[in-house]
Amino acid sequence: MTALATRELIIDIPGRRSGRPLTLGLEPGQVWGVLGPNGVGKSTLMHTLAGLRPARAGEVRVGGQALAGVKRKTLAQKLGLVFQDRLDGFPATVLETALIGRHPWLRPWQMESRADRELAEQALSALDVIHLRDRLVHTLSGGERQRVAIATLMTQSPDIWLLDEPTNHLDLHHQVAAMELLTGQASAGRTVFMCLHDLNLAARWCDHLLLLFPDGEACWGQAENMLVPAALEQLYGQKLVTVQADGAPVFVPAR
Ligand SMILES: Nc1ncnc2c1ncn2[C@@H]1O[C@H](COP(=O)(O)OP(=O)(O)OP(=O)(O)O)[C@@H](O)[C@H]1O
Repeated sequence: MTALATRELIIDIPGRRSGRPLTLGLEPGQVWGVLGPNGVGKSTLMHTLAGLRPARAGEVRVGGQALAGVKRKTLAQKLGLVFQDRLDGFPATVLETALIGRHPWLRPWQMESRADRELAEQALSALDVIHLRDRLVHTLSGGERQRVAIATLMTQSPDIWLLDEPTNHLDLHHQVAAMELLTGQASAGRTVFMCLHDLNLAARWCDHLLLLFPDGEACWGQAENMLVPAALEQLYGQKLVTVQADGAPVFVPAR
């Protein structure tokens, strides 16, 4: 069954009169990348899909059910979101933070079990932050915090993974590790939908792309059909040089 679907969705961008209605079907096993310039509405779309912001028009459906009718706890079992910005001001350790991912699965006042802790520890190991488990999150570096946020989503273990710039702050090795982890999750049947600023990570790891243009236009489909240099140049207002390397197109900004 389609994991997440939108029907004639128009996101609510302040000051923008309208936009191309989005009718998308995100299937289990797919890895979607959302590309577009600053301010085009990528985060707004993520928040709308997660039910955190109302749409201006249209509908979002999760597992065939209208998002508006899904209870918050049920929704948090099905869908998780890594935000672009987090305050992380709450004095919690890395392990405590990852364990927040188990909250949708617990009854009120129920303590996390040993199995919950094991899930959190496995996720922290997968994101290479297990050695930081007892550190306060707000003392971590930006990249370490980003990896903890992805580990928290992994601990939550929803079927639908929404990630707003998951490679933010990550060094090259951890960018690749994060993309491998996300595509691995998709191979295991999850649906991954993420905003990316790095065209080359998208070209390498995403099988579907959604391009959001500044005038409200949009196009989407299989990645190979979307990675058209002229369309990408229009998307970013930037001339590109395209080369093939290691089996994927590589886009370099022209000077
Ligand atoms: N609360 C708000 N009040 C007013 N304008 C807002 C608000 N939230 C978002 N916007 C505006 O909506 C537009 C879309 O913002 P959004 O954060 O979705 O863009 P984005 O594509 O994720 O950008 P970036 O690549 O910079 O992260 C921007 O012009 C932004 O200024």
